[in-house]
Amino acid sequence: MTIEAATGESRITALCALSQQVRELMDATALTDVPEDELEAITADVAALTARLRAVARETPQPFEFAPDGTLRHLGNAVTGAANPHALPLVVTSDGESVRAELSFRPLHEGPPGSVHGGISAMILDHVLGQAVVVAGFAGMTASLSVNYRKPVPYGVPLVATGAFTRKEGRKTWVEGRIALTDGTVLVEATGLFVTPAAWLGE
Ligand SMILES: CCCCCCCCCCCC(=O)SCCNC(=O)CCNC(=O)[C@H](O)C(C)(C)COP(=O)(O)OP(=O)(O)OC[C@H]1O[C@@H](n2cnc3c(N)ncnc32)[C@H](O)[C@@H]1OP(=O)(O)O
Repeated sequence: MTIEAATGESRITALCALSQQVRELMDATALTDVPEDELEAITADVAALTARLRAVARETPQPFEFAPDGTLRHLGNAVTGAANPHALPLVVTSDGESVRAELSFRPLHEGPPGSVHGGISAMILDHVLGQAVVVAGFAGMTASLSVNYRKPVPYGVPLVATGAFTRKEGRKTWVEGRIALTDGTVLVEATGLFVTPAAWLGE
């Protein structure tokens, strides 16, 4: 494959479609009950596909870049990246003051039996809070994230994650957020401190 063939929006669309198919493969793997000989055959097939993908590969995921419509995107992001099979992918929207994302976890995300792993919930809130920092007009790395688990988070259920700016002091920005049922019942709450590295400010 040439470098030219590895660029372009139609290729991005194809990469996102592959990523979605891989998510479905992961979901199916987590839930399958097919017999052992079938598992072995599928493992060989998947190994062959993995080798085909590695035939031409980078060392880092899809980068931050401007989409054709001028918006900034990060298709390789572990939470929001449509080209990253690890991502839900989460779609975060903003009204200019706070951020919001509708999401639904999957059995693949199980931690305690029947509910979502607490680290997965924290990862989602880390990202949502980070975007709340951006919407407030700032930027930073998570310095600390405090998570309060109020109720078990179910999978297969529509949920809403929200985040909003609370205060700023120098390079430090505090934000808060939550994951809730659609009726407003809070499942997980978080507060985060994001620090803008001095280097980002040219200091
Ligand atoms: C498509 C677009 C979407 C874009 C949307 C993208 C959203 C992405 C969201 C995901 C965010 C992540 O996961 S980020 C990845 C996880 N986080 C990281 O990897 C961060 C690793 N840590 C670091 O790089 C660093 O420690 C920093 C940047 C956090 C801070 O380093 P620094 O800048 O050198 O900090 P320093 O000068 O010492 O301190 C500055 C001030 O912050 C305070 N401070 C510093 N660290 C801490 C701390 N852990 N806890 C409390 N306070 C702290 C200090 O006391 C000080 O306060 P004072 O004395 O001034 O009062």
